This record gives sequence, C-alpha cells and structure tokens, in this order.
Amino acid sequence: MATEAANGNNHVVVKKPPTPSPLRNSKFFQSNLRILVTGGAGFIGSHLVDKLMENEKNEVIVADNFFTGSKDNLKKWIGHPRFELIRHDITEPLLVEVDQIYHLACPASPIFYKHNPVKTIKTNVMGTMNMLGLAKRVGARILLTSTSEVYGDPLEHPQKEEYWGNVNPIGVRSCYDEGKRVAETLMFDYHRQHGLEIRIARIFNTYGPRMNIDDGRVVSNFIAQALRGESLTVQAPGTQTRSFCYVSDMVDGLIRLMEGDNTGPINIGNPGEFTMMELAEIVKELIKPSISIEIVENTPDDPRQRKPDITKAKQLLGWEPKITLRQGLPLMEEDFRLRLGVPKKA
Ligand SMILES: NC(=O)c1ccc[n+]([C@@H]2O[C@H](COP(=O)([O-])OP(=O)(O)OC[C@H]3O[C@@H](n4cnc5c(N)ncnc54)[C@H](O)[C@@H]3O)[C@@H](O)[C@H]2O)c1
Ligand SMILES: O=c1ccn([C@@H]2O[C@H](COP(=O)(O)OP(=O)(O)O[C@H]3OC[C@@H](O)[C@H](O)[C@H]3O)[C@@H](O)[C@H]2O)c(=O)[nH]1
Repeated sequence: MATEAANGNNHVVVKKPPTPSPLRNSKFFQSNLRILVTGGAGFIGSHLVDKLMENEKNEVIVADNFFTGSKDNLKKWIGHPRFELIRHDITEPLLVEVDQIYHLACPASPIFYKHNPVKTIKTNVMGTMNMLGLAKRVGARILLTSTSEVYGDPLEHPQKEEYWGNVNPIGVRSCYDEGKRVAETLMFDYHRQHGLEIRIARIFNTYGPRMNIDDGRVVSNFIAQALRGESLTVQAPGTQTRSFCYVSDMVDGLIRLMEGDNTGPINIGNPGEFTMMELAEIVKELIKPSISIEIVENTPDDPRQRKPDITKAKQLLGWEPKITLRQGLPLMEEDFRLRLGVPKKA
C-alpha cells in the first residue's frame, strides 16, 4: 500500500498501476510519446494539440465526434505524420495504444450541454469510464478536464479545491455539473482500485480565439454582438461574477498538471473577477463604445459568483496565469474580426 502525500489528500492507492504500454520500454518510445486528446477538435482541445505538436517527440491522436468541435480547428495538422484524427464518439469504447490521455470530450457551453442533456451525462459518465478503461488497459496516464461547475452556486468564495460545492442534482445544469462530479469520482475510484495514474483539472471560464462564434458563452457572445453592431445581452441581474482565463495560460496549466506528480483536483483559472455588467462595459469600450447594453432574462441555477483560489496551482505546478482580461480580449477580437469579415477601422 502506498499513500500519495504529494496531493495533501492522503489518497490510498490499493493496487499497483497496470503495466504501461510496452512502447514505454521500447527504443521507439525514447523519442516518441503517443498522446490521445479526446475533444481535441474543440476550443481548448485544439489549442492543446497545437502546443503538444510543437514538441517533435510527441505523436498526437485526436478522437472527436464534432458535436461542438470542427476539423477546421485542426486543419494545419491534418496529414502531418505525427498527427491522427479519428471521428469517434467516446460513449463507445476506443482501443488505441497511447501513453497519455487528455480527456476533454464534452460539450462545455450551457446552450450545447443542455441541448441533449441525456447525451451530455452519457458523455461524462460512460465516456469517462471508456477512457479510464482504455487507460487501465494500456497503462496510460489520464487527465480529466473537470470544471468550476462542480462547485455549483458556491457558498464559499473564492473556491478552494477542498470545497464540496452547492449543486442542484435535478436542475437543467445537472447533466453537466453532476456529470463532471461523477467523472471525478470515477477517476478516483479507478485510481484507488486499479492504481491508475490520474490528473484532475478544475477549469474556470476560459476564452480565446477559435471559440465558436455562436458558442453561446458570454465572452464569445459579447464580442460577436459588438462586431455585428447588436446590443450586448447581459443576463439578469448582471451582478453575477466570473473569472476569465486566456486559453494559452490554460493549456500551459494542463500540460504542467499532466507532467507533474499531483493527482489534483487542482483549480486552473484566472482569479481576476468581473461582474457580467463590467465585462459588457469592457467589451463595449474596447470594440464599439456606441453599442447599447440590454438586460435579458437569465436561465435557472446560474451561479452567482465564481473565482478560483489558485494557491495549489501556484505551489504544486508553479503555474499562474499571465494574460489579463484586457490583454486577452483584443487577441480574441482579432480572430473574430477575421472570421466574421469585419475589418478594424483605420
Ligand atoms: N472553456 C471553458 O470555459 C471550460 C471550463 C470548464 C471546463 N471545461 C472543459 O474543458 C473541455 C473542453 O471545453 P471547450 O471549451 O474546449 O469546449 P468545446 O465544446 O469547444 O469542446 C468540446 C469537444 O468535445 C467534443 N465532444 C463532445 N461530446 C463528445 C463525444 N461524446 N465524443 C467525442 N467528442 C465529443 C466536441 O465535438 C468538441 O470538439 C470540456 O471537457 C469542458 O467541460 C471548459
Ligand atoms: O449572452 C450572455 C451569455 C451569458 N451571460 C452570463 O454570463 C455568465 C457566464 O455564462 P457562460 O454561459 O459563459 O458560462 P458559465 O459560467 O455559466 O458556464 C461555464 O462554466 C465553466 C465551464 O464548465 C463551461 O464552459 C460552462 O459551463 C452567466 O452568469 C450568464 O448568465 C450573459 O450575461 N450574457
């Protein structure tokens, strides 16, 4: 029996990890790490793939069903000898020889995850079991992208990893937040029961280039609305807060977590906290000061405040975000202008 003091959680590992893929002992492995990214055609996934592909020792396999992702996000890698793209729904088993699994596949925007809630929970539960089964079979290390939504509508602020959350088990968001909570449970059960090497990142709201223009999340909505000359739709009351992390910082945090010794869960996010009205004012000032801001109806169970405590990420991963909201928004604006065909005024 071994304990994992590194986590500060004292999780007991009952079994030894399964034997890793023979690739790890082969000559071939010395120069190549084979990495599976589920959901790699999506927003964060495709940026992660770009970063992983920069390392010539990595081979990257993406499995995605293209529900919210697109081949376009990966077009620069299609045909590359170290890259493979598989159309695959992770609610079905997948057999591939890999050494690491970044498990991201899951719709993340509320309008998409609520669209087919039964499918969302299947993706989180059966999909995660399938990926854990694969990790067990080939001895791969697996990282789950969990979410700040596991804290629900938090009664503690900012949120520390030790906080158990305040989640409605039967609400319209439950397919996603309870789904991710079960996914975390499965990760730890496979870790304790089968000795799997696991990593759990609790990601807070992330934004950046390549988000779907009609993704429905707040930053992409406001930027697209401002560029189209439409009013910005702040959902009532507008005093609810979020903390926004730029995608390159997020990818850096995920890779550090995968490569480090800590299982997590570890919060990865930018602690800069803004109300949705403040965010609207910043986008308005940045893109089109003449635009109006409209208060519209909100959806049920919208968390009223959210801000990560990133002490663990700082101490255990040596990570903290570098890009502020005011630095990141113009980078996203540039990408949205190109895709929407709205040139910047001289
Ligand atoms: N972006 C954020 O703010 C944020 C915050 C917290 C957690 N996360 C997590 O990070 C991950 C990526 O989020 P994102 O913002 O890039 O979202 P995204 O919607 O852009 O990407 C999700 C990807 O998963 C794919 N997918 C969905 N269901 C699938 C299935 N059953 N089988 C195979 N592929 C499937 C989609 O096609 C898409 O390419 C998700 O797990 C999400 O829960 C994101
Ligand atoms: O047009 C909009 C869209 C959203 N909002 C508000 O903006 C806030 C953020 O909403 P988003 O839809 O961007 O994202 P949420 O924070 O609700 O959920 C996200 O949390 C983290 C991840 O797991 C997921 O990416 C997603 O579930 C909410 O308070 C929402 O009411 C607006 O004011 N206007």
